[in-house]
Amino acid sequence: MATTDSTPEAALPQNDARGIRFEKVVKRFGDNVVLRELDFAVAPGERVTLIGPSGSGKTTILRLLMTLERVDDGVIWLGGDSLSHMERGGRLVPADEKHLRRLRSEIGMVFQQFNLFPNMSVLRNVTEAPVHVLKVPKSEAAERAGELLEMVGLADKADAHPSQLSGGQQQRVAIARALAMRPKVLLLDEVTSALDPELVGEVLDVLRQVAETTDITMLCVTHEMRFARDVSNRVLVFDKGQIVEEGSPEKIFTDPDHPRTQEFLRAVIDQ
Ligand SMILES: Nc1ncnc2c1ncn2[C@@H]1O[C@H](COP(=O)(O)OP(=O)(O)OP(=O)(O)O)[C@@H](O)[C@H]1O
Repeated sequence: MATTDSTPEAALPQNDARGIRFEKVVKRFGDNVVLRELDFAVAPGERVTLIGPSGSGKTTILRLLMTLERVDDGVIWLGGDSLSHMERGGRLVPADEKHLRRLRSEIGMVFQQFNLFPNMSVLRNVTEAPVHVLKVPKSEAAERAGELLEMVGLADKADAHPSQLSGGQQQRVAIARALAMRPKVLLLDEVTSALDPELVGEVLDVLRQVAETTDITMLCVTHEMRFARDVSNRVLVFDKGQIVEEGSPEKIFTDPDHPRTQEFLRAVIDQ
């Protein structure tokens, strides 16, 4: 499951990137068992798309990584750190809030609904967390935000407010905002679903650029097959809280083995 030396990822600096590993993860909501002893791993710098029918547990995986939900059983690893336990005095003890906050700070997330601060300028949306959470000096945060806005093609909108931007532009600001925290892992939850079809391409272009120019590990839940094809190097197909098939985007889209994958892809193409 790890990338091999022949993959493009091997050429990227790996020391800063973080892998992800789910080990026999169980998540229930009441009687509803959403994840059933789920095992999977994402190598540092890998870009993986999760696809599968509605309710198969994809968003729950991202929420568990953000520690917005806790596992009922099993362990989630971010690099060598567990989201459930930490070491103290040579013993494993339950993770405390400080441990989780540190791990959470390594993960950026972009949501379907942008979630920008409506009363702040685009520039402040991008600098707010670095200044107040990471305590980066304002001038340094503004300089970095300028570079990121340039990268997402919105340098000229720094003083605009979110309501003055298109959905695609708002989502590009949300990506710049997530990157401003220098995450080692970027989680993307249906980031193009709220966009008019003509605006999807500009967001995908930015994400492709992030994938090509950084070693950030990316985990993406999407119904947008172009993301899977253009940005990710591996696709995991979920059904009822388990992985039914995995492979390269090319393999999954042209020659899927599992009947549930074939069914899901037919349904998406018919939409
Ligand atoms: N906070 C919650 N409380 C109760 N049930 C929940 C909660 N969050 C998710 N679920 C249930 O868990 C299951 C998996 O949901 P999840 O959102 O992870 O699926 P998904 O694959 O991301 O679906 P979609 O593609 O529709 O977003 C669903 O049955 C959902 O109703």
